[in-house]
Amino acid sequence: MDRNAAERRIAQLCAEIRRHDHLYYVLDRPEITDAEFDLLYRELVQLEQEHPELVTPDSPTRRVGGAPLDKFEQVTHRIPMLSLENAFTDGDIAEFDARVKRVLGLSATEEIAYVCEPKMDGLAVELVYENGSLAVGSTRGDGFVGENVTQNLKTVKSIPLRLECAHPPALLEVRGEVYLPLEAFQRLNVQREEDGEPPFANPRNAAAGSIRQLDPRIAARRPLAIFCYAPGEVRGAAFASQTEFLDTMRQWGLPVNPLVRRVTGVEGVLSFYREMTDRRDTLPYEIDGVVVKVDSFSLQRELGEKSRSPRWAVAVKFPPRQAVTVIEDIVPSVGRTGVITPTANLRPVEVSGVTVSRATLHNWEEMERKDIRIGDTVVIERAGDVIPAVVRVLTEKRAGSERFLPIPAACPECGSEVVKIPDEVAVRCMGLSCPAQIRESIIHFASRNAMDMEGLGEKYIEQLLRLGLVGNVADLYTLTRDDFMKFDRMGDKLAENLLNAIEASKRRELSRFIFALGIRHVGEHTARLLATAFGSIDNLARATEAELLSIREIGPQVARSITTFFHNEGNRETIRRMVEAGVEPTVEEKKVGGRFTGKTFVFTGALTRFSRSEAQKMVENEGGHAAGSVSKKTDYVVAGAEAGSKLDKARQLGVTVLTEDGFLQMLEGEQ
Ligand SMILES: NC(=O)c1ccc[n+]([C@@H]2O[C@H](COP(=O)([O-])OP(=O)(O)OC[C@H]3O[C@@H](n4cnc5c(N)ncnc54)[C@H](O)[C@@H]3O)[C@@H](O)[C@H]2O)c1
Ligand SMILES: [Zn+2]
Repeated sequence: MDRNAAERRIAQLCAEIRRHDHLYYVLDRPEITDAEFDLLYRELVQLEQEHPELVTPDSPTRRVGGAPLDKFEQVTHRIPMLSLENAFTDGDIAEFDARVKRVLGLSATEEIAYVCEPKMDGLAVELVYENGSLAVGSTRGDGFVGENVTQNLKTVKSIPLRLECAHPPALLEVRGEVYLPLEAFQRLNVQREEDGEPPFANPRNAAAGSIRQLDPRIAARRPLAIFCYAPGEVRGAAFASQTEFLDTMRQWGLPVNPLVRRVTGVEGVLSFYREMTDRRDTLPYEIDGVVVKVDSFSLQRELGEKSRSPRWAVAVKFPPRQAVTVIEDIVPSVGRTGVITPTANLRPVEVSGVTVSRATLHNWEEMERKDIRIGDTVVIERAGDVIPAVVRVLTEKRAGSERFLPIPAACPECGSEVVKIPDEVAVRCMGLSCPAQIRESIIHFASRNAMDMEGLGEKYIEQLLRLGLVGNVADLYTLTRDDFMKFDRMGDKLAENLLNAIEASKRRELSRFIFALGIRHVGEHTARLLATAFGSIDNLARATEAELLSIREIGPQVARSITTFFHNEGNRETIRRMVEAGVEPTVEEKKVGGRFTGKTFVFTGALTRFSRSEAQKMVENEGGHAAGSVSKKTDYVVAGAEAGSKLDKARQLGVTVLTEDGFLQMLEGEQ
């Protein structure tokens, strides 16, 4: 490319990249995927390398992130928070290693010790501890100045307000990544769709959008988590290496990713990278690569920094989980609050090992923005086990027969009027007796996180509706054995089990019952707050908006939704009938804001400090839950001696593993 052409292309790329940086960092609303962004960025880096005289000081390749939002107070970082240089191939990793050795004057045969860490896809923040107490928490911002988000960071349960350390350093600045676990991300988007709000593009945007809210109640409602990975300025303590630093952070009660590993040389890095590539899909959070850091801090200092990134670290990115396929059809489906969501049926395609045949199109606004039509060839992307999304349409593949699916004039299930509510992106069926809404609300009521009627899933609920045996959730409690025996292929034993499951649900915790009712804007977390605050369904039903608003995390929209729900005569009647049928939610006597609220523990191996039932009590007293088996939902595994498969499973899933002492420390810790 000649100089003039290069100059024009560089200017074009700079403008385009700046626009995407703004959408991504400042508005948390990217329009293209990271992979597409990285392509633009790499092209710019390449051109600037070929034409160094054309590099401007304000080029995006010389800068970090985006300007802080001025709705927040600003925080100047004592030491700038830089970005990382990216690597994409094995060759890039070898090149990085060779460069490190060259700068340090080492021979090619000498090996460097590196620390490899999963690259969390979240938001970089800095926590400042003064004499052991959390004083300030901020975002990275443009690297020099970030936003003061202390109030929001304090709602992240795993961030200790005090370090667990007898003699804390005068100053500890620690950097880490705030992230939203995948399951919470998925639930949040489902909720947002039901509430008529635009979904988040990925867990990173969800985490960033939650932390950068003026109202800390919003962050508090989202189960954000953090892994710490780097020091800022430290006074009164010293670390010789990244390994020592991370070990100390763990001891002081700061979460550190248990998958972090110290390795030797390029070979060690490559094998960690391959392992993470394989495990990526089983982790409960999204990672977009691996960060490789020179372990020794003195070597780090020797290597130094460039304007945008340190010379002693590199981010090795994973290939995007994308594939190209065809949208065979787009079907509108009705959710339990009446929201109609367009879903794409895809020609099945494999995306890094998983066959995908459906993608969510979220809502009509999104569909129009991306101009998605039936028959289109599209790029889809999958994150973790979240429902894949359509990234973009390959318009050059259009034949002319593709067609747009308009907003249905009537509900596809009940024919009622469909309304687009102003200020909402959602389209809703307004039918009061819409069978789809009834079906979805019963499925929700019986589901595992709600009343947990084991075995009573979608299939059976559809049959119950088809046979006219239920019309709403209260009817579930009037079902008899004969009713179930009307099903195709139903045996005595199965009918018995289903009846038992329904019976058992009569004694669920109040919070589950409240969540099961499907009140708009009331998710599991809010349901727990309400259960603790009101203690019975009667009290909750009588609560005024003012009383509801006096609960710290409840805002006007949620309060109004609750009073509206209980003012509805039909809803009151349904609850009355359930109570008459013997539904008697139990009241949790969990400590309000207990240390382990919302956390799930699994105890395994031979315990010596306490019995299993004592452990369970301790967890429950602090608002946590003790489970029997390890899953993605497990937050901590407490392992005694000779712990076996559960411990292996925990390691595999990246669940934090504690010793008995570690657990007791956490229990007694001052956080
Ligand atoms: N889609 C878009 O429009 C768009 C726009 C701008 C940027 N981006 C994406 O953002 C990336 C650039 O963002 P960036 O400047 O945050 O750089 P980066 O994400 O490539 O790397 C730096 C960041 O990695 C994070 N990180 C996660 N785990 C870490 C660990 N263990 N140790 C150290 N750091 C860790 C930190 O937040 C750090 O700031 C690009 O790769 C691009 O994909 C996308
Ligand atoms: Zn309908």
